[in-house]
Amino acid sequence: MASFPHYVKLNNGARMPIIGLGTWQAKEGEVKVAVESAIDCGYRHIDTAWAYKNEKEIGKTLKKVFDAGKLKREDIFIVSKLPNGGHHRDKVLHYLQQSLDDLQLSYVDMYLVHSPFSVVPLDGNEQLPIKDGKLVIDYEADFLDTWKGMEDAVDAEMTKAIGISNFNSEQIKRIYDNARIKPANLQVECHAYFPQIKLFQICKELNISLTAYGPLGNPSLSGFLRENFGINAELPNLLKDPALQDIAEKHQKTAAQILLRWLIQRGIIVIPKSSNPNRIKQNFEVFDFNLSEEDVNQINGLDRNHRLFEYSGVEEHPNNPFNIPF
Ligand SMILES: NC(=O)C1=CN([C@@H]2O[C@H](COP(=O)(O)OP(=O)(O)OC[C@H]3O[C@@H](n4cnc5c(N)ncnc54)[C@H](OP(=O)(O)O)[C@@H]3O)[C@@H](O)[C@H]2O)C=CC1
Ligand SMILES: O=C1CO[C@H](CO)[C@@H](O)[C@@H]1O
Repeated sequence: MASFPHYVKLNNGARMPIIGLGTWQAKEGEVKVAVESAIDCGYRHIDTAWAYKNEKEIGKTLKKVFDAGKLKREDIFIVSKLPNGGHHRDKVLHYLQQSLDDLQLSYVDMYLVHSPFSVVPLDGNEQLPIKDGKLVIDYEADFLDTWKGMEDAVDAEMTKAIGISNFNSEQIKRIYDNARIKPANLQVECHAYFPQIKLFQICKELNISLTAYGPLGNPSLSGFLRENFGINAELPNLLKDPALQDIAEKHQKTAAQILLRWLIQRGIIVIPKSSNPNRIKQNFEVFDFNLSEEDVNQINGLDRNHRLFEYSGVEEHPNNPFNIPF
């Protein structure tokens, strides 16, 4: 089998490992184990965010790994994200510095604007603050101003590259057309039920790499939405899709591995989250087999144009990215 690239080349010349460890919902105490296990089995990319409240634990773990001489800083690609309350030029360096302090790093490899939803946090913390049943929107913010702050962060050598997350095609173009430093990466929901064909095509034309979040369709999402937002969404379980089970059986792989392989074969970066060392290892074992054209076509056929992630209150936001198809 021909060797398969383990990275995607970015518009700043850097190589972004095509598989990273997702860390949203990784609980305190579990994050350390997850990061250590991931590094031991070959992951060289960690996805985190100011909002995930786990950067301190990741920082401690990385320091241990570096101090033990297992890896050097330049061997690993770290992604963090600007919180939704940070949508002003002068706030970007402030939040990035907090992430860097917590991560015990002098730079990250990629810093993303977490979403176009500018908000005014109520206690300084929430990503989506709700007051009187409504999202507390920061109407003063303009994401072009935020982007200038992102460019400042590159100039200050606090990040090697900058990108965006949860932006739609029109918002991406608005950034792109006005940017001094073009976005290097877009992170959006992407999996077999929501394959982002058109958005990915636009990204390719603009030389923006794409990272898939929720690449496994996050089987724990229904529970999260119910507990945190009272949203009763009966979400389909992608990992249990019978067509995937059949392909998995044929290759002696799991449905998760098939989903990840299908994405990376398209040239899409994946960041599956797991806190379980066996599943972390399993999710990385996707370089030793190939999906045939027939398999790929079958998985392409699962497209339901179904976004699984819902963001409470954002329908009212002037920058709601989800009110157009892509
Ligand atoms: N930019 C953004 O707005 C967003 C970014 N993200 C990023 O993307 C990452 C991935 O997305 P996420 O929402 O976590 O969803 P994923 O699709 O990665 O699914 C994670 C869930 O799948 C389970 N799981 C992991 N591996 C397997 C496996 N091999 N077999 C069965 N179950 C498995 C995990 O449980 P367990 O831990 O028990 O293994 C967890 O419940 C996030 O962690 C975060 O870093 C996510 C959402 C939004
Ligand atoms: O990265 C993220 C993980 O999912 C969360 C809940 O839907 C989001 O708030 C956040 O954007």
